[in-house]
Amino acid sequence: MSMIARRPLIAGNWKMNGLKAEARALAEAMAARFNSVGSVGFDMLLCPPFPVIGTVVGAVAGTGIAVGGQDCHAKVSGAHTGDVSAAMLADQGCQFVIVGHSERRADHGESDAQVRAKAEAALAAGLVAVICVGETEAQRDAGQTLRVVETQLEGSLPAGATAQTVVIAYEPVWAIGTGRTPTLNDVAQVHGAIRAKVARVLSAEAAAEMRVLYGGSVKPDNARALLGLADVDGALVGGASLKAEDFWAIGCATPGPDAD
Ligand SMILES: O=C[C@H](O)COP(=O)(O)O
Repeated sequence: MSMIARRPLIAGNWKMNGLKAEARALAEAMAARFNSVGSVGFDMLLCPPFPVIGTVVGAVAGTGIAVGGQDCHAKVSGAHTGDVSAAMLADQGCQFVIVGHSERRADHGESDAQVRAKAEAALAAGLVAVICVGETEAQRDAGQTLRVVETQLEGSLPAGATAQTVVIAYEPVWAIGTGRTPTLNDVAQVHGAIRAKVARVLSAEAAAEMRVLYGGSVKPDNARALLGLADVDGALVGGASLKAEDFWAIGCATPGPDAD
């Protein structure tokens, strides 16, 4: 057994999917699975679209399943039409928020500095920030993966972040929703580099304890191999998190408490 036990986190990013009835049904299906077993060896997080957060919080109440937002604004309140603050998410019962997802970086031009400001807002509101990093296919082909990911981390991690307040998600952009994944060696190399970078930017202690998730085409049939890697502490799941059976199977693929 490893010296530092990082409890796996299986996070579902529903993206822009889920009307109220679907959201309730999916959340209730996950809650029923949690209630049907005595305990599980992983933490589960559901990140639904803003309008159904209340529905999902209600459906999973008392199960231990956590709920998170998919983004937040850097400010607490004010004239920011269409935006949602971290404090509002916390007020709705969220414990987490994803920041810097590549779809936000691409669709909304979010910079590392903005991602850091959002992460700082999350921490100030008492939320855990799930900070996403990852290279595009062109960057990967150019051999820039580690440099890109390290630069994003350096620019996005809030000063004073700890393993209790921040989770990192490594999501190669080209693996998202494509059915393609990096080799296990590549995932292991990037996760190792992320942990080393966190040690340099924050501290060795934070790096040893911080959860680093892998995201990008995680499915029940590849989850066991990915989640079995030493520096992979869970998954950020998109498409497969919309199917209760698949998402549960991914959770059940996490290594047991005695695994290395
Ligand atoms: O946040 C989740 C990721 O973007 C992964 O999405 P995916 O599992 O559909 O590839």
